[in-house]
Parts: sequence; C-alpha cells; structure tokens
Amino acid sequence: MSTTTDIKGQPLDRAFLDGLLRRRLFYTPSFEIYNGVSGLYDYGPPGCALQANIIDLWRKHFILEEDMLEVDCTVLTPHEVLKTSGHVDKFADWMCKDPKNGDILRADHFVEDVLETRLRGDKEARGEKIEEKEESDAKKKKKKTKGQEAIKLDDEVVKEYESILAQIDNYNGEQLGELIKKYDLRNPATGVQPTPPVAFNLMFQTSIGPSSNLPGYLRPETAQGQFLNFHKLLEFNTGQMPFASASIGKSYRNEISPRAGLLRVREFLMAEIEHFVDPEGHKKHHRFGEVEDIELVLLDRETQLSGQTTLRKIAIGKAVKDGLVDNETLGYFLARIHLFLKKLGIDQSKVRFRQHMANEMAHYATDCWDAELLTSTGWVECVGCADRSAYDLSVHAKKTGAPLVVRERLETPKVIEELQVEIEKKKFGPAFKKDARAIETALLDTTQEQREKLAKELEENGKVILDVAGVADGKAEVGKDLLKIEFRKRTENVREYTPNVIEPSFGIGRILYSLIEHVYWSRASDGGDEARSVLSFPPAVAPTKVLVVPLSAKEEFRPLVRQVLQKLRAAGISSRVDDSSASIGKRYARNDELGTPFGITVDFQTIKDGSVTLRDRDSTRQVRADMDKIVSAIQTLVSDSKTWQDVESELPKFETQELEIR
Ligand SMILES: Nc1ncnc2c1ncn2[C@@H]1O[C@H](COP(=O)(O)OP(=O)(O)OP(=O)(O)O)[C@@H](O)[C@H]1O
Repeated sequence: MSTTTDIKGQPLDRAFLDGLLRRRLFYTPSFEIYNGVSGLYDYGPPGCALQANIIDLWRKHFILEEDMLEVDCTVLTPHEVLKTSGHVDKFADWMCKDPKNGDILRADHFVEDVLETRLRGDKEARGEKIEEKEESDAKKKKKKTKGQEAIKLDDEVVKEYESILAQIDNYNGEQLGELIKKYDLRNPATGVQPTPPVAFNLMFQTSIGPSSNLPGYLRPETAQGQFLNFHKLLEFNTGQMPFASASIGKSYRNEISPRAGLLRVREFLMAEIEHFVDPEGHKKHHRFGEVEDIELVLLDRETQLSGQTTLRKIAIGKAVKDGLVDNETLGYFLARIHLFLKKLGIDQSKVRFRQHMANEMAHYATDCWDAELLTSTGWVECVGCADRSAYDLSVHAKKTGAPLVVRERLETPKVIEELQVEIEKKKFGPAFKKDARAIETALLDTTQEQREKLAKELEENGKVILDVAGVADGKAEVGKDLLKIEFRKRTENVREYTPNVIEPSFGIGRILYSLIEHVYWSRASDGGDEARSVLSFPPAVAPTKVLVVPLSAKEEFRPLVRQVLQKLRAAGISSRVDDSSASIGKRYARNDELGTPFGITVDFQTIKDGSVTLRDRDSTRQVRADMDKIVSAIQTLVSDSKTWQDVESELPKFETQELEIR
C-alpha cells in the first residue's frame, strides 16, 4: 500500500538536482581535487549507463533503421583540413573583456543577460509577477546590474529589448558592440562597460608529431572525417545514392564561458549524420510519406525577426509544402529527430524546432533548424539539423583534387551546346611563361555567364582582362590570337554532380541533461517526511533496469538472490542488489533517485514457493509471481512491448503493508 503523494509540476530546484546528480555520480567535475577545470566533466556509473543507453537507442533509431554507414574517424585533424573547411577562419564566437577586472564575457550571452535583468527589474517595478525561472536565474547568476534594480522602463524600450532578445543569435560582433554602446550595457560585477567584441576561435590547437611542423586541432565536430571519406563510402555503397554516413565520437570546443553544467562544456559526445542527396529534384526523400502527418512545434525565422517567439504546431508535410521547411529530406530528419526525442522520454510539451536566422547560420549552412528543449535555464539547442548544401565536399575536392562527386551513367546521352574556352597552347605557354598555368585555370574555371561577358569583350576589344590570383597586379591580359570562346556542342554520357548534405547533429550530453530534468519529480510521504526524488526514465533508457532487494540478511535468502540475478543476467537485463540494512522503503527510494524502473523483492514467501514481487518505480504498485514470469514480464517492459498496466492485468497484484517511505 503506497503512502506517498506525487509532487509534480513544482518549479525545478536546479541546485538541488545538480547536487543529487553529483552525489549519485551521474557526473562530476573533472580534476576536482585539483580544483577542477570549467567545462570538463567525468561521468560516473549511472551517467555512463544512461549515455550508453541513449547511444544504443540512437544507433537503432537512425543507423539500423536507415541503413546508415557508420564511421569512426580521428579526433586529431591537420590544420589544412580545417583551414579548407572554413573552421580556422570562421569557427568563432564573439568575446569581450571587462577592462576593470579582466572578466572574459561571451558577447551575445552578456547582452542577453543584462537585457533580461533590466526587463526583470522593469517587471518588479511595475509590480508584475516574475516567472520562477527568471527569479532562479537571477539568484543563480547574481545578475542585478548595479543601480538598475527594479527600474521601470519606457514601453518602447521594453519592446526594443524584447525584439533584440528574440533575435539575439542573429547579431554579429560589430552589431553586438553597437548594442553594448547604445544601451550602455555594463558588467554586473564591476559596473563597467566591456571592450568591443572580438572573434575568438573555438578550436583547441595542437601539433602532431615530435617535430611540431604539422599543426592540427582537436576536431570541433565529427563531420569533416565523414566528408573526407565520402568517395570510399560511395564505393562501399556500390555507387548508390542517396545514402547517409554516421559517426559517434567526442568533439572539442574551447568555449569562452562554459556554464550550466553539461549544457556548455569543452569536451562532449556528438552523434552526427551526413545524408548525401542529389540536389536535383528538390531533395525529395523516399520515406517522407511515412512522416508527413507528424506535427512539429516550429518557431520560424520570420517570427523571430519580427521580435516574437510564438510557436506553431504544424504537420511536417504541410511545412515542406508551404516552403517553411526547405525540402523533404530536411523535413524527414526533423520528424525523425522528433520521434527519437519522444522515444527517449523527452517531455513533448518542452520541445520546439527553431529555424536559424541568416547571421546565425554556420558558414557552411543554407538552412538550419535546431531541436530545442526547455530546461530550467531556458530553451537549449540539443540537435542542430542543417542543410550544408555542397559546401564541404566542394571545398575539399577543390583543394585536393579528390573526386568527391557522384558520376552517374545517363540512359540517354545529353547533347549540350555551350560556350567553350579554347586556348592556343603553342603560343600560350611562351607568352605567359610561369603564369601560364594560373591564367589557363582561371579561364577554364569561368561560368557560362562569365564566358558570355568575356566572349563579348574579346569580340569588341580583341582581348580580355581577367582577375588571376598570384600573377603580377592580380590581372592578366589575353589577346584574340591566344584564345577562342565559342558555342560548341558536346555529348554527355555521364552526369557528374556534388551531392548536397543534410546534417542532423546531436549533442548527447545536452540531451542527457535535459532528459534528466524532464523526468525528474519528487514524492512526499503522507507523514510529511522529506520529499524523495524520482527519475522516471523510460525502462529502455534507465541506467539500471532492476533493483533486487532481499527482505532479510538471513543466510537462506542468498541462494534465492543469486538465482534471481542469474536469471536476469541470462535475459540480458542489468540489475543491482541492495542488501544493506536500510529499510526496504529507503532502499527503493535510493534507487528511485537513480531512475531504476523495477524492483524485485525476495521475501519469506520466496523461501516457501520461489515467488518474488515486482515493484513499479512510478506507481510504487507491485505484482507477485514466480521468478521466470517476473523476469519475462521485465523483458517485455524494457523492450517497450508492454506497459506496467498490461503486466498488472496479467499477474496477481501484491498489496504490501510495508511503507514506501519511512
Ligand atoms: N559546448 C557544447 N557543450 C555541449 N554540447 C554542445 C556544445 N556545443 C555544441 N553542442 C552540441 O552539438 C550540437 C551540434 O553543434 P552545433 O555546432 O550545431 O552547436 P552550436 O550551434 O555551436 O551550439 P551553441 O550555439 O549552443 O554554441 C548542438 O546541438 C549541441 O547539442
């Protein structure tokens, strides 16, 4: 008989939850006895098991379901690769410095924090209710800006602030600097305005090998390894398109100000998919029909730019049809991400897909939607889903000459009439000597549009002048005697194209932490005892599936406990024994905190007839049956083929007088 009450819907006490997670060793700051390093965490046994189960589900949901090609590429990446991909020049956040105390601030977070503090002060001054989240944020970050507590703002200013906050990710460094000046934003710690933002590259630099002449980086994403192996993967896939590769591995980012525990760290596990698709034919997806009716909660670019955060629920089929989501493949993956998060136990009322604004998009992306999860720190991007177009494959192919393309034999050869460049080879070399190669390449690299202009120039002036990198003055003059640009016909038997890439990219640590917040609640006893925490992970995801508790420490219980454990092991179900002297209620409560969904009790009845009880974590209800029946019931619960209600209707209920909480 349960004597407990659920206390759900209470505001989450983040500090308390964080304490619990550290105490129960889900995760702990790395190098803590050396005072730790911010942004680095170690996972303990329940954290590792939870992470492994999330990854296992991810593998089944994506890699197995979609026949993806998994690769495991190196973390160490040579400079040249990341220079070509654009990361060396562009993978940066905006950073500013407090000239008084040397505080380093991430510019967008700084602007956001100060404006939010002012808005809160305004609400206080107007006597409006402060959201619990806002209040706990304020306490946590001690964000009261000097001299700005509870000051009423003009209505117009409130609107401006709200509009800035709605599109905070859209500002570049210069614009953030302007906002800091315009609104006189000051570091709450010193009351001083920070310096203008400068770009800070987030990659950890290193050198590979003893001679230090091969500079490199710890990869900031797993994607590049997948792109560089594209051609081999295409061959492995017998040339068939479309296909996807996938990779699970650590990535590293030297975050300016790591914060919020696992949500912004410097080393984290990523699971990334690169889906290679033919850009012709609107990036259709052959399984789109299976997901088109799935409704997603969307926050599109236009809404954010208008300063709003209104969400709308819309079927993905309609979102693609209306052009809100660019193409079927992108839409397909948004729906699959949604289904994955649902399976994981993410609270469906706390998920939204937010479209990136133009400035916010990574240098390689043409459209991007983030799956964001609502946590006690606000909405957090947990999965990015970007259309990277042909960017990465094109730049690597151009740099290395590797054929990162698809060649498809055409059933009917195509006759193409186009402007072709013909060079008078015999004269061209002697005329330009060492520059000949560069000038020829520049001419051959021209598009049809450029050739049209050049042909006209050649006709009118008897020569063309074109930009060529690396030659004197950066310009070359080529006369009519050396060059012809004319319409010619050619027959194409093979179509060659660079695939576009749709990339869903999952941060496993962020998902893991958000999930914990979503499944966390507490249970109070009727006697008014201290509330007990529960983590209601779905059985498939829970770190340990079963707690085995012998009711007594008597010798005769031991073989029975061993028998239960052996049966659970044989069924592939993870379990732990708690044979401590604590009351049975306490032992269950300790494991509710770890999210263990089921408990088996070996009691005096077991000695008589071999039956055991099975307890459900969330309802605390119990059934009783022989060991084999209980173990197979657990199997069906863990594989999600049955619910607790099904099990209760099939097996005899067990009413216990034992108090759950004592
Ligand atoms: N510092 C980090 N700590 C933990 N997870 C991260 C971090 N940076 C990125 N991720 C995870 O990797 C995923 C893909 O990375 P992506 O480059 O899209 O992130 P991002 O846009 O740089 O994130 P943010 O804007 O929050 O810095 C994110 O959705 C997130 O789950």
